[in-house]
Amino acid sequence: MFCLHYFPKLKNDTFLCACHGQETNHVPVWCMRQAGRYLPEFREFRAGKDFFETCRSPAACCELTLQPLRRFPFDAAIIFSDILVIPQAMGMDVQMVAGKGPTFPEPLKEPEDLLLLQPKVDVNKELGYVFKAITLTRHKLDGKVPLIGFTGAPWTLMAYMIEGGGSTTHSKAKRWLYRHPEASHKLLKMLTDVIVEYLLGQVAAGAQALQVFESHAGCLGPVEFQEFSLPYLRDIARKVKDQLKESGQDVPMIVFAKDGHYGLEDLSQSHYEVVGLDWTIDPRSARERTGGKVSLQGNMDPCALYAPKERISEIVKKMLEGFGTRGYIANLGHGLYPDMDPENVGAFVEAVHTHSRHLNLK
Ligand SMILES: Cc1c2[nH]c(c1CCC(=O)O)Cc1[nH]c(c(CCC(=O)O)c1C)Cc1[nH]c(c(CCC(=O)O)c1C)Cc1[nH]c(c(C)c1CCC(=O)O)C2
Repeated sequence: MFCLHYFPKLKNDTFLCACHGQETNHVPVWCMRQAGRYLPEFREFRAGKDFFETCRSPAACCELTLQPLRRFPFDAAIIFSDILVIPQAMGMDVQMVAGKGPTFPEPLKEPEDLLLLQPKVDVNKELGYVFKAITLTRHKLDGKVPLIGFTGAPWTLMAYMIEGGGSTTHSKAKRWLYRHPEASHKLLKMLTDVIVEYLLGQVAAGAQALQVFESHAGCLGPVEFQEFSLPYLRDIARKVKDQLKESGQDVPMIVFAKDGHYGLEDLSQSHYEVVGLDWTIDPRSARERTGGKVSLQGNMDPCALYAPKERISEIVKKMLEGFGTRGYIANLGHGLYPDMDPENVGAFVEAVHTHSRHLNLK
């Protein structure tokens, strides 16, 4: 797949340099869920509109992606969309219910239900609206910062498709792993195939980096992670990279396995340039365990944003000292919550830029 678009020249490449472990003047920073309900302008724009309708409008996705960039000097943008557009593309109904979150009226119950899924998904037809949103946003960004595309990882999507929504135990989905391992692998493989095509489509449309969200890694133990998550995460990176290499493209990939610290060593050897971390890992030990093989991204506790600004600044300084300023992308350990104060988000971004510049001068 060749990139047929002529996009504006990139002016701030600190995020891409950090992905590749290259030196930068300051540590780049962005926040998961930076386009979200903590911003009054987001709430106003989204008011009265269906969530997935919004996802299907390239102009709306573009506007929501750009909103946080108008307020804060983030070093990357992430396209506004959702991981659950993939189950939709495979034929499942998914709704966003206010106060409840994503809901599947008819989740998968037994292995026979796999027959109800589209066996072969034409990503251009089913997810072309995401590609259009990416192309439009890349143009509208005007080279200010790079644009990140993303996907849910196979296990995380499988869990949603079986649970039918959020869950604390994920026991319905884990029941499949223990009771129907073959059907589980079949579903994970189907998802992997769609995800690879979907990510390649995002790059062709203009995405300059890709993040894979394994948000439900934490409910797996090391053994189940080895069997049902890691091989598919590896497959995705290898297949996407092999294809991109053929067309001479180099797009860094980030893997974020939330609460998956037991898999850190393996994740650092899974063909991803960057490993994302939640806040339950100490920066120094994350560096040691990944042995300098990858760049790291994360990992301030999102709740630290409830602290006064001076305290946020101290926490950021410690975090930067722990990770070091090279091969590091500052972020939170998970997404921003709707009740967070945009001013404190601004304080977080400023603290990363200021402290990292000072540390680089030492
Ligand atoms: C698990 C997951 C989902 N979606 C996503 C994940 C993986 C990351 C993670 O672990 O949080 C990924 C996602 N969802 C959204 C983005 C956009 C980009 C960004 O990070 O700014 C991204 C990267 C927008 C969104 N996706 C959603 C919102 C909020 C709802 C709204 O705008 O009305 C946003 C901004 C909805 C959503 N979508 C999902 C959930 C659990 C929710 C929250 C539901 C709720 O709290 O009511 C599924």
